[in-house]
Parts: sequence; structure tokens; C-alpha cells
Amino acid sequence: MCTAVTYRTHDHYFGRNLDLPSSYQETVTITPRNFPLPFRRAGLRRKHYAIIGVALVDRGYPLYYDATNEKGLSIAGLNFPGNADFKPEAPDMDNIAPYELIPWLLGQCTSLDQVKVLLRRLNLIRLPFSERLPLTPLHWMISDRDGSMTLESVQEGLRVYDNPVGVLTNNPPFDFQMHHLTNFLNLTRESPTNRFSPELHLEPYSLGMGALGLPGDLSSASRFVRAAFTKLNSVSGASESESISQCFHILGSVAQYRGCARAGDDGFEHTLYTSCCNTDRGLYYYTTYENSQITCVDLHRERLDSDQLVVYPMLKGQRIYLQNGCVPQR
Ligand SMILES: C[C@H](CCC(=O)NCCS(=O)(=O)O)[C@H]1CC[C@H]2[C@@H]3CC[C@@H]4C[C@H](O)CC[C@]4(C)[C@H]3C[C@H](O)[C@]12C
Repeated sequence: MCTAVTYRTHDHYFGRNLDLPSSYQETVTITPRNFPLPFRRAGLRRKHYAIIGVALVDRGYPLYYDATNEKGLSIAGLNFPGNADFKPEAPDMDNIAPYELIPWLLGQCTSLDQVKVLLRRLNLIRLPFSERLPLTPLHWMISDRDGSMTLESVQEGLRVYDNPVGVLTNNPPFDFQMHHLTNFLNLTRESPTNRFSPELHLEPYSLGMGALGLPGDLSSASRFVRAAFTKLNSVSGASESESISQCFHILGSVAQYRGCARAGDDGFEHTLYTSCCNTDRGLYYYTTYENSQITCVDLHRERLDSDQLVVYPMLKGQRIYLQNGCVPQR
């Protein structure tokens, strides 16, 4: 499963964990403004906003998992098995395949208001990218500087929710996740006082007891609550370094460690990468499961008027700073 979050200090940040048993060869991919973007049922778009994010490039097409455009609009796709339902083509609608949604919206929109206009005509269709990469059940968090929304194509149709938390995980559907927060309305960052019974003398024995009851497991419902609590109580300085550090810590609170959640015969769910994009400046930061050093790719260092994709492999090996010249064995 996955988690996406936004974080705001001086600048705006959009990040996600990608949790899977194994990777697909994803890369940090920049789609410049003149890269021709073919849409299977919605024509060819020759000019669009530039996009940076993580994608699998297949047959020359950027299959984005999460991305931000040069105007700071961001989208992440997360697994939504059993609930995502894509539709047959419909006349007078923008018929968009799920894998096309990110380039479709980020190519044309600068804000959530513009996205909302396009969503009125959007029909997410049951059209796979290829035989090797079939349809996968996704839902999306879409964010700009001022807010977030959740997009779910379910049996009843397209559901668009305001997302005042700025967090998305996986199942169940988003209206459940929001309502579920009610169960935790009593949690607090402050030290609690005894409300259990005036007949007993009960005192906290540790800091952090105001959040006793915050779910610690890796289920998507629990990760939603935990990421929300961590994010909404986050305090950090506004510098770039302090901001991204805090954003990585929020995502770290819901990261998955290999071995704790079995994923079928394929192995164990683990956080393949964590990203945090400064959406105001087009800086895409990431770490991987075995590389805790933060790596950054800058959208604005590329030739954004080009027509060629730019692809950076994710740096995956652990990088250890040898402070006194030590030589780790093996
Ligand atoms: C699996 C991932 C979600 C992570 C997650 O939640 N994992 C829980 C697994 S489990 O449910 O717990 O077992 C999602 C997130 C984004 C997705 C890609 C989006 C582009 C493209 C769309 C095409 O249509 C199919 C291939 C394609 C490359 C997609 C593959 C896969 O679907 C990706 C990686």
C-alpha cells in the first residue's frame, strides 16, 4: 500500500511512499513542454506544462506514479483494489485511461479550480496501457498550494472529495477514512489529565500519552489516521532543509519495513521510495529503501522547451558517510 501527504511551511510540499513487494524499474522522469503526449481517445497534445515525478517509461510513454507540474499542481496515484471501477467510453466526455490521468491534468491545469472544471467532463475508461501493463485499480490525491482533493472512480461513478487533511492511503473509500478520524478526536499532542475517574489518582508516566490509541499497524486505515495525526501536529522551521526533513518524517511514520506485511507469494510490502517535492520550486527529493541519503532532481535545470523525456534512474544503493575513515566489512 502507499501513502501520500502534503506539507506546508514557506513553500508547499507534496510527497508519497510507494509500498510494494518489488519494483518496476521506475525513474525520476521529466516531461518537457513539447514532448508529444498521445491520449488514446483524446487526441495528441503537442504543448503542455512541464512535469516532474516518478514514472515507469514504457514504449517511450511516461507512466507516472506521482508528479508535479511547473505550476505546482501535483497528483499521486495509489492502489484502490476492489473499489476502483473504470467505465466504458461515453460520448461527449473526455475519455481518459487511468494511466493518462496524471499527464492529462498536469499538462493543462495550474490549480484545483481548473482541475474541477475538467473533472466535469472526465470519464475514466477501462483501457489498459498494454498487455504487459494491464489496468490497475487506482485512486488519486490532487493538490495545489492551497488544498487537496481525492478522486475515486467507483461503481456509482466519479467521486470528487475535498481533502482537508491532505493525506491519502488506500482502502476503504475516502468518505470512510474521513469519518474514521472521528474515532480519534480525543487524541492530543498534550499530556493528558485524568478523566477516567475522579476516584483514582492517575498521572501520565511518559510524554506522548495523549496519543495513546493512535493505531500503530500498517493497514491503510491506520496509516491514514497516523499520517494525519503526524502531519497536522507537525512543527518545523520554514527553511528548505527543515521543511523536507519534516515531510520525510511524516512519511516515515507510515513507512513499511520489509517483513511486517506479507504480500502474497511475492514477498513483503516495503517502502520502495519516499518522495517529497517542493512544488513551488520544482525540486523532487527522494530516498529509497536502501538509500537513506536524500537525492534531488531539479525540474528547472532541464531544457523545459525540449521534446525529449529526461530520465534519471533512482539511486538505490546505501550511501554511508565514513566520518573517521572507517571501512565497513563485506
Ligand atoms: C502498485 C502501485 C500502488 C502501490 C500500492 O498501493 N501497492 C500495494 C500493492 S497491494 O495492493 O497491497 O498488493 C501503483 C501506483 C502507480 C501505479 C502505476 C501507474 C502507471 C501505470 C498504470 C497502468 O495502468 C499500469 C502500470 C502502471 C505503471 C501502474 C503500476 C502500479 O499499479 C502502480 C505502480
